[in-house]
Amino acid sequence: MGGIEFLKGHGTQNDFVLLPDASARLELTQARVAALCDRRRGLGADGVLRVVRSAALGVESEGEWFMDYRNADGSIAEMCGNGVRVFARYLVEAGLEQGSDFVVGTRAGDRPVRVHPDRSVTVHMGPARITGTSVAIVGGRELSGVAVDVGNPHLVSALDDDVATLELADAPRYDGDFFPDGVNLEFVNVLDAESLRMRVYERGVGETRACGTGTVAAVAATLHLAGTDSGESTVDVPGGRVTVTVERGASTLTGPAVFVGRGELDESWWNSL
Ligand SMILES: N[C@@H](CCC[C@H](N)C(=O)O)C(=O)O
Repeated sequence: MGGIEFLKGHGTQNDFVLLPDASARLELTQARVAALCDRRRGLGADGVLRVVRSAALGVESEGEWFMDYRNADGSIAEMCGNGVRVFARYLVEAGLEQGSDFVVGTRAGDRPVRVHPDRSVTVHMGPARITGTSVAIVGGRELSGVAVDVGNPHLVSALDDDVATLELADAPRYDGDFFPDGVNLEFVNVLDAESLRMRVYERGVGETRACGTGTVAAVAATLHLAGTDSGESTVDVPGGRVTVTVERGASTLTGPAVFVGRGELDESWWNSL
């Protein structure tokens, strides 16, 4: 039985299937991604990270390797902050990058990364741009929020009541005119000037235990609400803790990258999809 190599990993429990595919040979359809990410009929994950050479996709990037990210429903997204940490650690451990500092290509642009000796990873996430205000409707409640573009779209609502009590089983609603391509929704408690607590409802996935771009958006939005555009904060999410810095035109995200295992997909299953 020949198979297709995969690895399973996570960043603060935002979990991914990695598919090494240097020469872009895999036909990664929406149906295959959705099946892989399904927690009953597949491996289960919040998203897929295809590891492909930038040149093989004809992408212009300073990075030799491109993170081809897909959401669990098979949709394509521009960027994944937790995924890029796992991706970077994979490149180092697979011997595909020699040093600890290099660049990863993404649909949101190049992202410089540093893989630390303790295997945590810092990612330069680019600018976190405040793009306006909008509302999310959660369980009939209208929550105003700050819209932030971190390469992908976010709406951050800062709440006085504990985000742990929010009912996120049903998809929250949002303004489709403001976010024609959908949006990731973050719900935040500001604990103090340097720490936040967050839950997230991701576009193309549902509630996840962490979202890296979402934590950057959350810090940028809460700084904005406090009347500034620079600062550093820890963000506690259900899956763990990350550290975010934001300044004008730049941001960083630091957090863990964990591997769980590896194996081979059954080729007949793959071909049946
Ligand atoms: N979990 C990711 C974000 C993944 C993409 C997102 N769902 C979207 O559609 O924009 C992260 O860690 O940033």
